[in-house]
Amino acid sequence: MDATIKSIRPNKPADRQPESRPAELDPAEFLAVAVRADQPRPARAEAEAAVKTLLAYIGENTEREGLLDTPRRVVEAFDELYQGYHQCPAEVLDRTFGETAGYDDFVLVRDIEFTSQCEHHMMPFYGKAHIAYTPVERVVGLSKLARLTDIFARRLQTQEHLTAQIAAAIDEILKPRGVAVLIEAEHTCMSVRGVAKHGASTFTSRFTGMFRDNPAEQARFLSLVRGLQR
Ligand SMILES: Nc1nc2c(ncn2[C@@H]2O[C@H](COP(=O)(O)OP(=O)(O)OP(=O)(O)O)[C@@H](O)[C@H]2O)c(=O)[nH]1
Ligand SMILES: [Zn+2]
Repeated sequence: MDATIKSIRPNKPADRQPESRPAELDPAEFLAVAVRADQPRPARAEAEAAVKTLLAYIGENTEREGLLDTPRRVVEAFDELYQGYHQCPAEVLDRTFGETAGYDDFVLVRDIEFTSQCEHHMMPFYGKAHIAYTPVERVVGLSKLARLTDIFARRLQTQEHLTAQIAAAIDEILKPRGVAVLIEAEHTCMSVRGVAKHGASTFTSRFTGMFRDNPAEQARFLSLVRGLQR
């Protein structure tokens, strides 16, 4: 091999770290409600007082008329944005249908819009999830894949974790021949603060079963997601 080319390679194969595998997910995380049972939940009034503290921290007059109801509104907004902690992924995928006339290809639901909150900054990241699975005998209602996405999205997340949890839940509960999840998102912690790069997209994917083992199936999934859109 040409010495110049060799020298600009970042790592010779032998120097690379072993291929990193995602840490095993705890089934308690992707199958159940996620409210911490071992941690007392502060009262609503305490949460509102904390919002008032933040308002004072940014330099606001917390007693001015426009802000009087803000702590209540913020806590209500939190209830909405983080409702996924109280929802159970296993229940959503519980109901399946057996009359599929021998359907044996994958089912793909594309362009599932979601908004989640990044666990580092508690700022929104939003985008689309594309989910495919290959059923064994029984199929799940299509809307349930979107509901599952929302349950995990309405918790504090990283995009990687969100992707892995959706795939793991479908895998564990439906036991399909394979699952493919691709998520594309924009992170406001990266667009409106910090490095301030508007329009940068992040893509994450997770493949299990036949999608992981068969590159042709993976490619077909990706071409359906990419090829037919936009
Ligand atoms: N891998 C990953 N990183 C994320 C996600 N959401 C936000 N981040 C990143 O988390 C990192 C946190 O980095 P820190 O250096 O601890 O925090 P920071 O000083 O606020 O970083 P900057 O955003 O670079 O200003 C940032 O690089 C974010 O872009 C995500 O879903 N996945
Ligand atoms: Zn962030």
